[in-house]
Amino acid sequence: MAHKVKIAARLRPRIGIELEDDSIHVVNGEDGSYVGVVNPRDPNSFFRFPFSSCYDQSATQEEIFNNDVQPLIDVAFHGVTVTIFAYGVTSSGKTHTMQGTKAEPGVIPRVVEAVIDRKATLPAGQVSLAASYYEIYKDEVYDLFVNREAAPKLPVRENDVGQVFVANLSSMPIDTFADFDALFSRANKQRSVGATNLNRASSRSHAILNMEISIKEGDKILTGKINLVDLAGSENNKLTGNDATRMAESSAINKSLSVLGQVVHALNQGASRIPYRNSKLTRILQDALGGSSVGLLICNLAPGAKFRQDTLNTLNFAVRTKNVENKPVINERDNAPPPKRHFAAIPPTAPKLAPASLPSTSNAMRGPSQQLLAGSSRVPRPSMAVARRPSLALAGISRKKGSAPRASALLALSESEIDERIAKAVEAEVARRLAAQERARREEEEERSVEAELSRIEEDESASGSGSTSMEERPIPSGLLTPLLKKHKDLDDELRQRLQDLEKKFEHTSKELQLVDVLSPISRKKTGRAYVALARAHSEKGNLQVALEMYRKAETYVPDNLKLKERIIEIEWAAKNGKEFKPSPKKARKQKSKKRSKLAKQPRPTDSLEQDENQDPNVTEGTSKTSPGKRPAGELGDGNLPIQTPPKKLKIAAAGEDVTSDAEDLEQPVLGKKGMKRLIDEA
Ligand SMILES: Nc1ncnc2c1ncn2[C@@H]1O[C@H](COP(=O)(O)OP(=O)(O)OP(=O)(O)O)[C@@H](O)[C@H]1O
Repeated sequence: MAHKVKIAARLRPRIGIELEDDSIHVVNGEDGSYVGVVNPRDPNSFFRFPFSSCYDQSATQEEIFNNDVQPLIDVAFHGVTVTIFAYGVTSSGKTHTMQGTKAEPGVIPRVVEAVIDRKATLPAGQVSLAASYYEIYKDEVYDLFVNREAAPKLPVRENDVGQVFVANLSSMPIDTFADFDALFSRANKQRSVGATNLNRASSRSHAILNMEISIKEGDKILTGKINLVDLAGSENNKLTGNDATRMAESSAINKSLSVLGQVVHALNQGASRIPYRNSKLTRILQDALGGSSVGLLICNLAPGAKFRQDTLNTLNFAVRTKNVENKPVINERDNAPPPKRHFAAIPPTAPKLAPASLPSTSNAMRGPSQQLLAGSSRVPRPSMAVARRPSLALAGISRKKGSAPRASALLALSESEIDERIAKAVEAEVARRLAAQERARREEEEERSVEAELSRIEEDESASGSGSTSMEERPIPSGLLTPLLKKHKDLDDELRQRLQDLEKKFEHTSKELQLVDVLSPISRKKTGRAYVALARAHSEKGNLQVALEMYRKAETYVPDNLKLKERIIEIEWAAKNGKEFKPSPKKARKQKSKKRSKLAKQPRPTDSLEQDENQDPNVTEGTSKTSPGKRPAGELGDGNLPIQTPPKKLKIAAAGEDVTSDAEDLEQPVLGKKGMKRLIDEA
């Protein structure tokens, strides 16, 4: 039976000089619990996000553990994998929730202690515990139990039964809490942590502690696992004030979290291909999202208007994750030693095991977690040594049909012919690898230039200020919300409706999703920009529904653009409430760096719009870096996404003229012929 990922939301208290304000609040009432977020466009209304567990600023570590975590320990003792992960923007309290402090221990130490206590209640020798701890830093996996200087990058592999694991990871037997505490404290000193404006000890990596519980039951061994994941925070480089090193980390963090969002999105749509492989984080968490484990997502939220947009993003992610269904299985293997094999015996092929249905839950399931796991499947597994052995295919020893010379053919060749063939094959392989390396290098370069471009644009936007920022800083008078809470009880239904509408829209975009997977980062951004341009033209004409659709399509291509998400929420709200939507005025681009102003002063062949439009779109990346200074102020760009090549018709649209055929002109310079045709079809 399917098991949905459970969501808990936790709002941290104000820290340091943070202002008192109610922009984000938690309500635990008779009608249920929810997180309220004041609407950036209308301070008199707010969005309501209902979850079964919502913790306000006064919630204790103990409360969270007792309500949401403790029941999962039972589940793990029945041989099921449990994954608990803390998600949220940087400085929202993920590490506090997962690790805590000596005075207020968090989920990790409490889980370990509870597991050790539980083991003590069972017959000696029946249960053994082992822990491993690793981090994913800039998309590489490192063992945190190994001295950092000596720690190699660890590969992520998949075993014969499709389970993903980190190869060569150390696994430490745990007998007492003191054992664990010493190991864990030492390991945490190795974790990549750095200071940002928002958090003096910001985690720059995703950290995963895995507790493995092996339970002997007659001639079977059950293996329960508890994965405790402290994700690095999604980051807004405007707020974190990151330097070059931090930016590189931040880009890796944001990328992996973005893939996490894409995975959840694809799962919600029932997509045939889920992009787990696009980052190590999602590959490792594959089992927790749409896999065979039981999941709990703790959404950490930071208070105040400053974090409102991040909070909306976190909560939207949580709402989508709420619908992700897992199919928990019991990991079981035979305890009996495998029969001794004669050295000459042909090794048996490891069987591919599909989850088998439980013969009867009452028989297979014992203990208080019976209800929780009703319908779980039991996976009989061969002995661990076999199950963990990477398949030949995964070890890269697989042979494509017809690619290897047959033995009989080889026998007919002379030694020198064989040597020649081998030399040719080696040459071809070396050439293939060099080409692959070159491709990867070019892609990396492309990505870097796009990242640089985006952060430059973000800087420009923050320098010119935005309407919503000033609104964000306005504190909500205390007591204002109480009557509003009553007035807007129906917002829950509204929200659900909104999300349903959203999901419907997403169904339409599944084609885009597939396309997104194959497009290069630059093409994705260009397509996103094209949709934003269309959306803006429609919103200026008052066609809010069409504009909304275009903005949503843009979001498929640039899922990380915060301004775009904000714009979608604003238009949805305006459309729903029959209000007029006024897009924020387009901003003049400011000269930021000396380098750019110097470049802007350099003579150019022409400053005319025609010139820009006629440029080859594939060359505009480079050109665009120098062109903002020459761009007519207030005419181009949306404030959400950068428009690199000024589309002529968009300029006309801004002047209030007919824009019905904008799509064609807009795409011509940005997308090329094929892309243009596809976009016209879609539009
Ligand atoms: N519930 C809480 N009670 C008291 N202090 C808290 C709470 N949650 C967080 N804090 C404090 O807020 C600050 C930021 O928290 P924390 O480091 O846990 O954030 P984070 O989400 O892990 O950030 P990052 O992603 O940058 O690592 C810390 O000083 C922490 O002690």
